[in-house]
Amino acid sequence: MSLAGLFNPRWPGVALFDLDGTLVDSAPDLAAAVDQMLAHLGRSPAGIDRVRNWVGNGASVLVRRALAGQVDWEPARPKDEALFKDALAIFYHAYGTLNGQHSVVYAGVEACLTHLKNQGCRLGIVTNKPEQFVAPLLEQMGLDHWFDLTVGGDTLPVKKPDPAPLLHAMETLGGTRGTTVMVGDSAADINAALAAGIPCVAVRYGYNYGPAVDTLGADAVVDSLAELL
Ligand SMILES: O=C(O)COP(=O)(O)O
Ligand SMILES: [Mg+2]
Repeated sequence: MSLAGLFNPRWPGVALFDLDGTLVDSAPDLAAAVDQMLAHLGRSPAGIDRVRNWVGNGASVLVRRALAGQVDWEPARPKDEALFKDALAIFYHAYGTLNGQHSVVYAGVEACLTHLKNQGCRLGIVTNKPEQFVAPLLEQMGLDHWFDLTVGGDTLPVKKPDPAPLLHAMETLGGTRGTTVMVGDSAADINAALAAGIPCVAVRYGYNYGPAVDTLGADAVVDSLAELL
C-alpha cells in the first residue's frame, strides 16, 4: 500500500502512535534512571547508547536487560528475581523524578498530529511504557491535548507485540481495520500491527534493535513523520 493510501483511509480514521522512539526521544531520561538504579546496586553505568537498544518492551524488560547488561537475559533464578524486584522499584522511583527532564519531541511530530487532527482523525497512544509515566511525559512535552486515548504497557494484562492493546484502542476510538493505522519504531509495534491486521508505518530514527526496521514487514518506513503529510 502506498504512503498516501495508508494515510487517506475513509476519514475520520484512527491513528495509533507508539510513544518512546516514535513521538518522543525519551532515552536520555530512561538512561539516567537506569544508571541511577545500577549505581544504587553498586554497578557501573550502562550509558545511553546501550540503553537506547533496551527500550521498547516495557520497564520490566528494560530493567532485566540492564541487570544482564544485554538485550537477552537468562531465565531468572529466585535469587535474581529478588534482585530484579529491588532494581525495578529503584528504577520506578528514579524515572518518576527524571521523566521528561531531557526528553524531546522529534521533528515532524507536531506537523503530523496537526494534519491528522485537521482531517478529523482520532488519535491514540499505544505504548509499552507503564501507564503512570505516560500522562506526565505527554504533559511535559506539550502533547497531551492531541490524544483521545492512551494505552500503557500495564493498562491491559498483555502488551505489544500482542495485538490486544492496538485492537482495544482501535475499538475504543471507533475505528475499524480499514480506517486505522499504527505508527511505531520497533519490532514490537510492527508485529502487534501485523497480528492485529492493522496497517503499520515505521520510523527509522527510533530505538529498534536487531534487524533493520525496513526488513520487519511494515507497510511503509519513513525518516520523519512529516513525510506522512
Ligand atoms: O517503555 C518502553 O519500553 C517503550 O515504550 P514504547 O512502546 O512507547 O516504545
Ligand atoms: Mg517505541
